Amino acid sequence: VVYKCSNRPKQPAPYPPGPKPVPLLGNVRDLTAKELWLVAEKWAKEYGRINYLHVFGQGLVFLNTPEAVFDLLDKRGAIYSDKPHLVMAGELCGCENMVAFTRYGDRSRRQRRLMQSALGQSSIPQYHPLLEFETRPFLRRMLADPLNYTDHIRRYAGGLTLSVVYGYQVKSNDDQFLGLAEDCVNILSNKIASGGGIWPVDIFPSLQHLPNWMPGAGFKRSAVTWKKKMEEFVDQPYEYTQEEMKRGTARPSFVSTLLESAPQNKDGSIEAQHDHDIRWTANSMYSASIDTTITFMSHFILAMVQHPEVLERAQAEIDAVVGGTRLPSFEDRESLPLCNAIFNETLRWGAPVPLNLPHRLMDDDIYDGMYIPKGSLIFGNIWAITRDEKLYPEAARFNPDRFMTPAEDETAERRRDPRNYVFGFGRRRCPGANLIESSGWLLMTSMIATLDIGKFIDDHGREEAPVVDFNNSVFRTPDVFKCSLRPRSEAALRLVSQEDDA
Ligand code: HEM
Repeated sequence: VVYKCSNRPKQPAPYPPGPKPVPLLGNVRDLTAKELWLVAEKWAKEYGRINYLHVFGQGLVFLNTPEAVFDLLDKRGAIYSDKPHLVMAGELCGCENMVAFTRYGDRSRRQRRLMQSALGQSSIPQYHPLLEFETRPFLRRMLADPLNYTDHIRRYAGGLTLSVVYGYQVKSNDDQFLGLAEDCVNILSNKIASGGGIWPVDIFPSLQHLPNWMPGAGFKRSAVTWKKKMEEFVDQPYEYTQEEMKRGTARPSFVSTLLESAPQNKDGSIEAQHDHDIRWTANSMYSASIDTTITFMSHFILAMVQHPEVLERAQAEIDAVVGGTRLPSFEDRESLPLCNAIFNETLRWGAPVPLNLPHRLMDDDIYDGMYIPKGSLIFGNIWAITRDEKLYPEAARFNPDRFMTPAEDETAERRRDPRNYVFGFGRRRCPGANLIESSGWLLMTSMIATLDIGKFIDDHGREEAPVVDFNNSVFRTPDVFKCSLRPRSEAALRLVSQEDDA
């Protein structure tokens, strides 16, 4: 399919194939807010490894194979790492300084350096004691109130980053900062960034000058409310740490460590660029950690509910290593191949961010004889890759055994490792991958070690299969489903109830 692009003198090669657009509107009717990844997977099957669509002339490119994402987003990262300038999300809603929205350049590089210092592989072991300390209370909350499992995961993940990033301790599930994060992440992923985050005002920027009261300017009124909320979300935890530092009661954290060494103005305030970088980077780590962890852990629980035989084998594996007298720890990891395979398979099967976050192409490019115009939004189609039957036979099935035998060689190992896809690509790859590798693994194995995870049982003793649906536009988070979480044994209950020394 070749489309004419009005202001370009000559198109050097055909566009990648894709569903046929209608004049002017383009493919607007092909896009859906609910599970767009399923539609994108169909395009991949029908049109091949790269697809091109446009919405009012804004190019959208879907990369559907490991080769395409590695070749472009990794190897040509110098031009594939930008983020779109979004009038609605960025300017009107005030998200332009969040890491996931930051344009590629000095600021994004500074932000990523800061995150690397907090979340790089070598920094993670310092959090191990905190992760281990938080596990038992997490299991206790799960047992006490299984139907609210997402609240407990939110509290764990949010509490962890609030502690690491701001030195703040969460005391209850209704903590003010957790509530703020929940509201804001929901606004971000289901309202602002729904459907790729492109609003009519992004295509026709002059719409931003409509007076707020005019019909059709509803988006501006929403943006005012959302921006205010986003600012509270960014400023309040940051100001908490600053206050604690003034009082001399701050716990060491990402923010306090950086503020201590940041250059100051004559009046003692923090130099503006540093203040801005620390404030926004801190918020980005906090906000990005919650829904991703909830999504990952929900898929794990769902997989266990649907596959009791896998849970049973994993429990036997842990019992043989740990002996039921303590919780698993990071030192056990090498000895738990099935648990490690379950971790890998949960990442693959769950595909928490199925269409990645869009990157923006900074220059015209030609790939495999196809023309990809500058300014296109590039979606790494993680979903299509993790459901590729050649790479993962019976891809829809949760089957950790696929990771129990070694791959043919290093290249095959790299191609099948879901970590190379589910955390995104190149210079924007998820900076939280190392943290989840530890926190997610420990939560998962501790649950396997101590809990029977199964179908919900009603008052008449009948089992209810979980109802699975997905209604978030960015994260593939299963809607809350019913399940049963019970202690495996008296010994397991004692293990979970045991108080740690503070
Ligand atoms: C299972 C858990 C997680 C998954 C599957 C996941 C996945 C992703 C993906 C797909 C991206 C987009 C990458 C790209 O644009 O190519 C991303 C970005 C990001 N993630 Fe994660 N993530 C997870 C957990 C976390 C955690 C725990 C944190 C923080 C502690 C975090 C912080 C971020 C940030 C700040 C970005 C934006 C990076 C940038 O644009 O430069 N993520 N993540």
